[in-house]
Amino acid sequence: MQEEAMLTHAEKLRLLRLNSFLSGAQLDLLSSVAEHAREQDYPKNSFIFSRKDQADDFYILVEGQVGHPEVQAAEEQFSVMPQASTAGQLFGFAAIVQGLPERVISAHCEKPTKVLAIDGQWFQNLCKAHAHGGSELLYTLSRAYAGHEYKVAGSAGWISIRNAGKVYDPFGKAVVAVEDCSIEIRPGEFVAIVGPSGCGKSTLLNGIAGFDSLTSGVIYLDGEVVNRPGSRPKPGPDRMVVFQNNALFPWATIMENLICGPVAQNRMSKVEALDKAHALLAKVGLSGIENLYPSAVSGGMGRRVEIIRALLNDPRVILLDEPFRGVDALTKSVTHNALLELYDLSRKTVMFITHDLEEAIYLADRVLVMASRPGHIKQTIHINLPRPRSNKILTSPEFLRLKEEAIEAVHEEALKAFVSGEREFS
Ligand SMILES: Nc1ncnc2c1ncn2[C@@H]1O[C@H](COP(=O)(O)OP(=O)(O)OP(=O)(O)O)[C@@H](O)[C@H]1O
Repeated sequence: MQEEAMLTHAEKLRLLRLNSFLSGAQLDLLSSVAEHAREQDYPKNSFIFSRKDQADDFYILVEGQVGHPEVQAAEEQFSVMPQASTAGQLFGFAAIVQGLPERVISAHCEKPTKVLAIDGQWFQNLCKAHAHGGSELLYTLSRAYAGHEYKVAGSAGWISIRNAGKVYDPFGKAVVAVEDCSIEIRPGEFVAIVGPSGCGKSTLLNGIAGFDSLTSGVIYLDGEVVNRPGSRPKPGPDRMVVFQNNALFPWATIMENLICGPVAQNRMSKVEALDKAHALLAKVGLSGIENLYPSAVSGGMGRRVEIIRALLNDPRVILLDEPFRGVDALTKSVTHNALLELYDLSRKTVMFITHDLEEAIYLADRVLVMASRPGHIKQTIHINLPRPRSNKILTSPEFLRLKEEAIEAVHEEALKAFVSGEREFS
């Protein structure tokens, strides 16, 4: 996809001949963007000027008006921007900061938006080689390469947790479950959260789902506040939750379970819902169970049905709280692949809580390791394993390396949790 939008070598040479713009101020600006990205721990290859020895990609929003809090943040942060700059350019910068811009940009576009991808190292060299007008250079690039624009359609599901905190105080004994925890999950990203028992994983998930209120910080979904202290959190069908316990209605058949939500909410006709449900069941090898009751299907099947039910509601995000806990290893493996298939099909934003590190690495784009209570993100592990994924990668050297990294991070926290637990009980 990005390759399609990249410039060929000949085109780069032509551009080099065409342009002679760029100012030092603009370079500073871009460096600030990179610096911010580094501080925020965005994926390494999603912005330029982060590593001078590596050719990363640089993206520009060519056209399209976007409403995105990150644009506002960029405006505030980069008040040095020359007057000539446009919302589009600012968004381009914000996109670099955010990583995976084709998803980020698509989050808030009301209409299809054009994005240009440029080889970062080449652009950096070009910037170094010329002395004036960075913004003009961006314009020129955009105009010159209209043929290489890549269009993205609207989608959603950006979760932004900023300095979240939760203190439970049931009997006057304050339990600081989560403290100053910040996480950005991009639209369509699959993030797994791991950490020792009691570190606040479910507390965070409940905060996003709107089941429980925060005591500090704020959670946004696509720029809208869904949770902040002092106001009642807002649960909604835009955030579907799949728990570890079977949540299918026992009195309804599998098919009735699947279609009741979208049909009752008038988001689909019954025929349409039946069609979609049949197709998704077939996709994960479950054709034929439509008329059974939940008690007649296995735990693994039930989980797959629940995930399909969540998808049929067309949420912006899917939140899974240890959905496969207690499922045997063989069934788990089948269920993982079903989840991956459904994810590849829908590209919904997923937040997945688990204790199983292999599972986290196999499924996710990023694994966030939480520190022992009070919970916050201790470490981010970027999973650069290609998709679609299959069981083969479980024995690949990269997978084993990632597993080792994750084990080390979690083990240290588990040990801390154990020691502090001992203290609490002594
Ligand atoms: N309703 C509550 N009232 C009081 N304390 C709570 C409540 N819910 C959670 N806690 C405490 O907050 C801390 C974090 O709990 P949470 O369930 O979020 O952790 P977790 O990481 O999901 O744990 P696990 O992996 O064991 O499910 C724990 O110490 C827990 O005992």
